[in-house]
Amino acid sequence: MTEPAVVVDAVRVTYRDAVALDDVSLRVRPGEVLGVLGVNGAGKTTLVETIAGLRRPDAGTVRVLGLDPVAQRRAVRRVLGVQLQEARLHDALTVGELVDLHRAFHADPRPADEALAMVELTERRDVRFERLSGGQQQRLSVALALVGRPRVVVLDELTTGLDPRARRRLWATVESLTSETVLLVSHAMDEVERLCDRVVLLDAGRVVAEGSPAEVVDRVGAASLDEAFLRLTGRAPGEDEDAA
Ligand SMILES: Nc1ncnc2c1ncn2[C@@H]1O[C@H](COP(=O)(O)OP(=O)(O)OP(=O)(O)O)[C@@H](O)[C@H]1O
Repeated sequence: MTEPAVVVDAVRVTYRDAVALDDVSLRVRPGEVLGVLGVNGAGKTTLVETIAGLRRPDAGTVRVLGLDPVAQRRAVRRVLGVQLQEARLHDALTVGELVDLHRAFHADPRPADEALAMVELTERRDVRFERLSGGQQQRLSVALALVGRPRVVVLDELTTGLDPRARRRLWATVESLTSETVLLVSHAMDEVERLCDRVVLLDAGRVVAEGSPAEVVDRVGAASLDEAFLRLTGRAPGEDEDAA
């Protein structure tokens, strides 16, 4: 059997007064697009940050292509591309400078033109980061996540806040990543149904459903993924955990 690209085994992550991940286990197969779903506060960002080595789990094991993201951070950086919500980048640098900076971290990066074309920012190359719109900043963070030709890609809320055209363009970009393994955090069920081979649904830090979108829908006898989400979490997508 092929080795999983990502292994999460019995992972627990706590913040001072909150358990963000409680005994979470999952496997992501090479080349698969895995959707990570859940209401606000369910633990999705904590999960992808832990996979990216940005958080050390209190218990359990994480492996990315067999590597420990905390202990082997440098090696993991070479194979993993991460787009996080509200990425902070150097405001005074231009789009082109930021892309070049990130290309320099990698042995065989994509050409800058290609990275910018993937997110339709070619025309904005000489614009400083602080002058970009929110959606353009987000698209740039996707380009920077992909510039090193990573084998595993983490996309946290890929298209939140983007216009319909930009969303479709980024969907096509994700669809073009055929050999890469992708973890996609999303609240948009149309996006998940279109892009994801499988989903995991987190609720209060635990995995409450796992399978292909169609399997998850069937399992709860729902008519759509939206409805399955509601039934499994008792809340609507985007509704806060605290509001339950
Ligand atoms: N730095 C932090 N310090 C303390 N608690 C935190 C911190 N980050 C997250 N949490 C808590 O951990 C839990 C999981 O948060 P996380 O950001 O992983 O959820 P999420 O599913 O990504 O939410 P969203 O959909 O809003 O992005 C929440 O209860 C949150 O309040």
